[in-house]
Parts: sequence; structure tokens; C-alpha cells
Amino acid sequence: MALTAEKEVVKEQTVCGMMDNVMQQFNKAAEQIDLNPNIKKILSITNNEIVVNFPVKMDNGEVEVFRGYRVQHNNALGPYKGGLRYHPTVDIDAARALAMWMTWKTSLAGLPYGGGKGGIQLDPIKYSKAELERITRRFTFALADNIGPEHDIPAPDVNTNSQTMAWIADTYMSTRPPAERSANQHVVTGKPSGSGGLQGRDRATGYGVYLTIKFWTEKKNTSLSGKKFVLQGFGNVGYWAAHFLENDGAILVAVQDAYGSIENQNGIAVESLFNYTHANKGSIVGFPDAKAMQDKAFFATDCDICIPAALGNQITKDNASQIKASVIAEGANGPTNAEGEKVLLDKGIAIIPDILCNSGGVIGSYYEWLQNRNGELWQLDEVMAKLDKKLKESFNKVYEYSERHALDMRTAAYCIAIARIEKAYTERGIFP
Ligand SMILES: NC(=O)C1=CN([C@@H]2O[C@H](COP(=O)(O)OP(=O)(O)OC[C@H]3O[C@@H](n4cnc5c(N)ncnc54)[C@H](OP(=O)(O)O)[C@@H]3O)[C@@H](O)[C@H]2O)C=CC1
Ligand SMILES: O=C(O)CCC(=O)C(=O)O
Repeated sequence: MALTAEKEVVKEQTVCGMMDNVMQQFNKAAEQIDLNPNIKKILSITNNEIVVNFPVKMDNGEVEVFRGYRVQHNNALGPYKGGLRYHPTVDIDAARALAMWMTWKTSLAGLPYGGGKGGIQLDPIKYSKAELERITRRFTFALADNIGPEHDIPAPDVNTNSQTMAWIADTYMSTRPPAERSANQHVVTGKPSGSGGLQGRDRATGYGVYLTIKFWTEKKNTSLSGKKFVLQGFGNVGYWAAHFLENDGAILVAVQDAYGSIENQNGIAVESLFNYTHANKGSIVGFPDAKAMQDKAFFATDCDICIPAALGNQITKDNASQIKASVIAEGANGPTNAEGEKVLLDKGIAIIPDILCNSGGVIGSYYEWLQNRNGELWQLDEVMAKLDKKLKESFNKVYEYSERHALDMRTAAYCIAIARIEKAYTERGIFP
């Protein structure tokens, strides 16, 4: 199938209503822990919402005006932290929900951060690399002091990467007095390793997805060897998760990206698919060692593990009942909506929730931030070992809480995350 620039036409985007989803999750946990009503009020809304419209000259000499967002949900535990997404579905609802998820995620991981998220409403495939660089630099300039290394620290998300972060860091640092420039390198994380980036930040999220699945299988007295998994999204998170799962003996049997879906029950070789996508404008479509499948049939594929690692609201009441896996590992943020989740839990399918499953990314970002702040250079093996230890602690905390209180893992994770923020407010004496 020939690829077109009109991704949205190829596959319907369903990212609306993310706030409803995160609020239902929050309210359920708030009730469970009997959250102080004043703190509940604070956490139910975002602290700051920055919307910027900024003009950029295109390659053809015309000016286009873009809309960018940065939502800062809460900073009770430290500076706002979270990614920037470049996608047509970026709007204020999505940015609010994604910022809230970051607050719970950083709290659960025990990091000294709050939550923020943002991005630009655009389809990057429609722009040249030079245009994307100018868009990113103008966006950074428009955000001005709303971001900063001790205030709000962006990172990569959908359709942004280490190159995007390098442009942001460079633009932000160029606005500082000369003597302070390099001291501001940690305004963003996820930078290339030659520009202050952390060895291993590229794979940190996918590695965390893999680890949480491994820890879950260990709790079930089984192993990953021979387990079949399906993967929605073959980008940064999806590729690295698949890479580590395959190394541990699991078998990739179906993949979906924005252009289509493929299946091979005998196994899809992860590195071959990765190399193929690089030669095929980034898409999995047409991979010779798998057959094409209908997008709608993807979630019904026979498998043990299902990994949504693309956009939000992908598992809904319409497809949840078809899922054959015994565990869902949420690489993406908010991939399962409330109705879909009910169907899954009723069927006895476990969910490793996003705020735990994909937290390896922000934990890696924290290490990068520390590395820059302390003027250090960390080695890959020490980064991976630290990630392993931290994720194991987080996973065990959530798993044990869920067992002790007979809760699903998402609600358990939320209870732990929210209780930590409540404690911070209470200790300050504001809400006795
Ligand atoms: N990067 C990170 O460190 C972190 C990311 N996340 C979350 O993980 C998810 C993926 O992020 P990331 O891997 O960085 O993003 P990438 O941009 O690297 O990859 C996104 C992937 O999702 C696919 N995709 C997009 N739309 C659809 C669709 N409608 N149906 C199926 N697949 C689709 C893309 O396909 P195509 O290439 O064809 O467009 C691509 O394969 C997001 O939810 C993000 O918020 C969470 C924590 C950290
Ligand atoms: O690395 C970070 O700071 C945040 C990554 C992110 O956007 C996420 O965890 O959803």
C-alpha cells in the first residue's frame, strides 16, 4: 500500500475525551483513600495553561500560524515535568489530561517533580525537517520563561525526539545571559547524548514497559519465554519494548501503526521490522514477513500480552471484549478508557497502568536532569541498573498495595501517587 501524508484518513484518530478518563480514575482513587476535600479540589484542576499562537515562515515563503500548548497541572512535589507532542489531536483537553497523568506518574515513581505536558497541533509529516526546526524554535521562544530547568522541564513524546529536544535546549539557552547558558542545559531532557543527553534515555520507556511485564509474569510464576505479544505503535516506546521482550524470549505476533496492521503468528523479527520501517517512510505496512490485517481485527489477535504504545482511548467497550491477552501493558498514556477498562477487569484481564508501565521514561529523564545539574556523565550500564532497581520498587509497591486492598493495579497506583502529594500539602500545614 502506498503511504500518503494523510495519516488521519488512513486510520481514525480517537483521542477525544481524555480528561473524562483521567478524572474518573482520579475520583475512584480519591474516594478509596478518603482524600482531603481541599486537596481534591486543588488536584482536580490545572495550575497553569499556556496557549501560544506563533507565526513561522515555511519553505515556500508563506507564513503559517501554529497553536502550541503547555499545561502545568501540579508542582507540589517539584518542577513540572512531561513531554511535548506534535500531533493533529493535540488540544487543551489532551494537554490537561496528559499533564495530570504526569503528576501521578512522577509522584508514584518517587521523583521530585510535578506534572506538565504540551505540544503543537500539527501533523509533522506535512513539514520538512527545516520547517520543523523553525517551528520548534519559535514555539520555544513563544513559551519563554514558562519553561525552565527548575520550573518546567519538557521531554519527548509522540512525534518529538532527541533532535527536537536539542533545538529547544539550544533556543532556550540562547535567551540566557552568556555566563548562564550551559547551566540551563537541563531545561529539557531526552537530548542527544552529545548535547547533554543521558545514555539510555532513548530506550528507557520501552525498557520500563518490558520490565513491568517481566515483573508481572514473575508474580504469576511464569516467564516471558514463548509468550506472544501484540503491539500498537512501533515508535520509540513500542520498538524498544519489543526489542527487550524479544531478547527475553517473547514473540511479537502483530503490530499496528498509523497506516495499518500486520500479523504473523510464527513471529515478527523486531530488528527486521525496525530496519524495514526505516526504508519505508517509517511505516510497518508491506513488511514482507507478515500478512496485512484489518485494523479493526488487531485487538482480537491471539496473544498473551497486549501493549498499546500509541495514542489514548484505543481500548474501548467496542474492542475490549475481543482481547485475548491475559495482561495489558499500557506503554501509551491513557490507552484504555473507563468503559474499556470495566470490560477488561470483568474478564479478569490485568492492566499494568500507564503511570507505572511507561514511567521508565520520566525516571530516565530525572537521571538526565541530575547528570546535567551535577556536571556528570553517566554510563549506559549504570543507567540501566538504576532503572531496573527503581522500576522494581515501584512495581512491587503497586502490586502489593493492590493485593492488600483487593484493588486493580491502576487504582492502587493512583492511591499511592495521590497519598504522596496529599502528605506534601499536609506537612506544609495548609490542610490539617
Ligand atoms: N517517548 C517517551 O519517552 C514516552 C512516551 N509515552 C507514551 O507512549 C506513546 C507512544 O509514544 P512514542 O513512542 O514516544 O511516540 P512515537 O512518535 O515515537 O511513536 C508513536 C507510534 O504510534 C503510532 N500511531 C500513531 N497513531 C496511531 C494510530 N491511530 N493507530 C496505531 N498507531 C498509531 C505511530 O505510527 P506512525 O509512525 O505510522 O505515525 C508510531 O508507531 C504515547 O502515548 C506517549 O505519550 C509515555 C511515556 C514516555
Ligand atoms: O521524560 C519525561 O519527562 C516525560 C515523558 C512523558 O511525556 C511521559 O512519561 O508521558
